[in-house]
Amino acid sequence: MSNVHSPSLVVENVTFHYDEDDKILENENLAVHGPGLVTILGPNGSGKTTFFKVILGLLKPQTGKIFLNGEEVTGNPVKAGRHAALVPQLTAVRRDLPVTGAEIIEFVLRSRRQCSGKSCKEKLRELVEIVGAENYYKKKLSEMSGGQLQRILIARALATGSSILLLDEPFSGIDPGGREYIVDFLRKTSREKLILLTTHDPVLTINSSKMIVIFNKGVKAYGSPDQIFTLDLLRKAYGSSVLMIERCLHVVG
Ligand SMILES: Nc1ncnc2c1ncn2[C@@H]1O[C@H](COP(=O)(O)OP(=O)(O)OP(=O)(O)O)[C@@H](O)[C@H]1O
Repeated sequence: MSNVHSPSLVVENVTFHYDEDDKILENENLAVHGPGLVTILGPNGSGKTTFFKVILGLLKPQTGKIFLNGEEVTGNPVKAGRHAALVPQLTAVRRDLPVTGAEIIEFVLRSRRQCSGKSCKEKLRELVEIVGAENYYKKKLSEMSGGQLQRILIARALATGSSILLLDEPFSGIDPGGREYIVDFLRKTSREKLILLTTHDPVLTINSSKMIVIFNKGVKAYGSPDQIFTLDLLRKAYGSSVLMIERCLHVVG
């Protein structure tokens, strides 16, 4: 059952494929207990988004089980949604819907019973302040920049009250100021929640992460940043064209 004090994710012997000849996950195991930040690194098309969808019950694995906060949620998005919320990649978001940031955040607050009556406006304002969206949260999504929309999507995920957040490439298309803001938000929020994020830019979160996962059609390695940030392990995910300079990852050629 949900336990806000001790969020946890357990992936047990999970196999998933869209096409039987191309396994995205093969007998994967991963366990993360307690709050903190987990950075998932992996090249394009390596299955990171698919992994998130399996964790969120949106895709049912062919074998294995997913537990969120101790409850089995395999292939069940309703159960998984009680524990975890997704901040999707900006490219996966429909921006043509005629809704405002305020409306989508308040809708989630009410439907998840995180507020009632007038307290919803206060709660909405609180979340908007947390993500620094005071100046534009009443605009339509279609009128927002990518960075503004990203913050609204983070507030929407927070509105669920979930103790586990999954952020899919939150830095993609965001300017340096916006990235710095998100890093700071992650650092603070990961004191209470378990946050998993995918990125191609590990340098932004490496110092704040309790775990780094090297991912390429499965979990290739995981551990603390010091254990993981070795050339050999990074080459397992990115191939031999990886260069590492002062803990920055470069893929050449
Ligand atoms: N609905 C689908 N049906 C069939 N194949 C899919 C589907 N979604 C993704 N794939 C394939 O699964 C593989 C992994 O895709 P996925 O989007 O999970 O990778 P990713 O690591 O998140 O990529 P990126 O870093 O580019 O976002 C890719 O080869 C992709 O083409």
